[in-house]
Amino acid sequence: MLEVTGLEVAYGRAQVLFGVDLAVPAGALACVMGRNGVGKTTLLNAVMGVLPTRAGTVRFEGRDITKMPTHERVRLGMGYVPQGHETFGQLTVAENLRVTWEASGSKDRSVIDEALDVFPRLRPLLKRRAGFLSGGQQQQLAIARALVTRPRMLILDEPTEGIQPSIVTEIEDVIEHLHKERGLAVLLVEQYLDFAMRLADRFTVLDAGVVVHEGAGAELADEGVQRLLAV
Ligand SMILES: Nc1ncnc2c1ncn2[C@@H]1O[C@H](COP(=O)(O)OP(=O)(O)OP(=O)(O)O)[C@@H](O)[C@H]1O
Repeated sequence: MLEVTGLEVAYGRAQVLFGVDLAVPAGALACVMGRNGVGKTTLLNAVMGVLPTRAGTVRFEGRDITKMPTHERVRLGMGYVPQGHETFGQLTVAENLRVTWEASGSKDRSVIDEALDVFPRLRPLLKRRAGFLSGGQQQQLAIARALVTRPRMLILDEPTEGIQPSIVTEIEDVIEHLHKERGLAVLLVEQYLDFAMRLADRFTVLDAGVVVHEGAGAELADEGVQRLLAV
């Protein structure tokens, strides 16, 4: 479904990704792992077209999208939840969802209700400004917002980072539900090894912008792989 080949990305003269290959088959959950600063966020931003690539290709469902702007990738079915649970802080929860729905060009308003069905805890908060929500609630809103565009693939950058433990479990359960029950393909950057071990079909370990290991989810239990991830 998603195929990244030979990806090179740089910030000015500082190259960060070097020939990265990554594949996420339809319906799979793939996890990108690695220590801080190895290039995980850069990889997701390049996959979504937030950052330009210096070389390499990104294909989605067979189509070359390497030069496609981000909003068109979203319309193709790629939903992105960037790092840091960003929402429109001055807008209410309802407005956050509506603005995304309007921007998606969808005529079907029921997608907003469907997204709220996934996160029922957001319903009583619909009139609250997003900036006043807790970190966990903002992350739930950020994921709900991505769902409003009815993605076939969800791309999440450390969705449980800095979030209170009670909501971490809820967010993990939602990702599991979207993947297993709804069949969404998922590309996830995740630091929590046990969550990745429980859910990932496959994983890719980055180190200094290079893929140093990839394999089936079960291999994440290997000591050798865990050593690559230790700080
Ligand atoms: N806007 C930027 N300009 C210049 N360098 C950047 C920029 N963003 C990131 N970098 C550098 O690129 C490298 C990779 O950063 P990136 O955020 O992709 O790593 P990461 O693996 O996601 O790290 P973390 O787990 O801390 O989020 C780092 O050395 C970082 O300092």
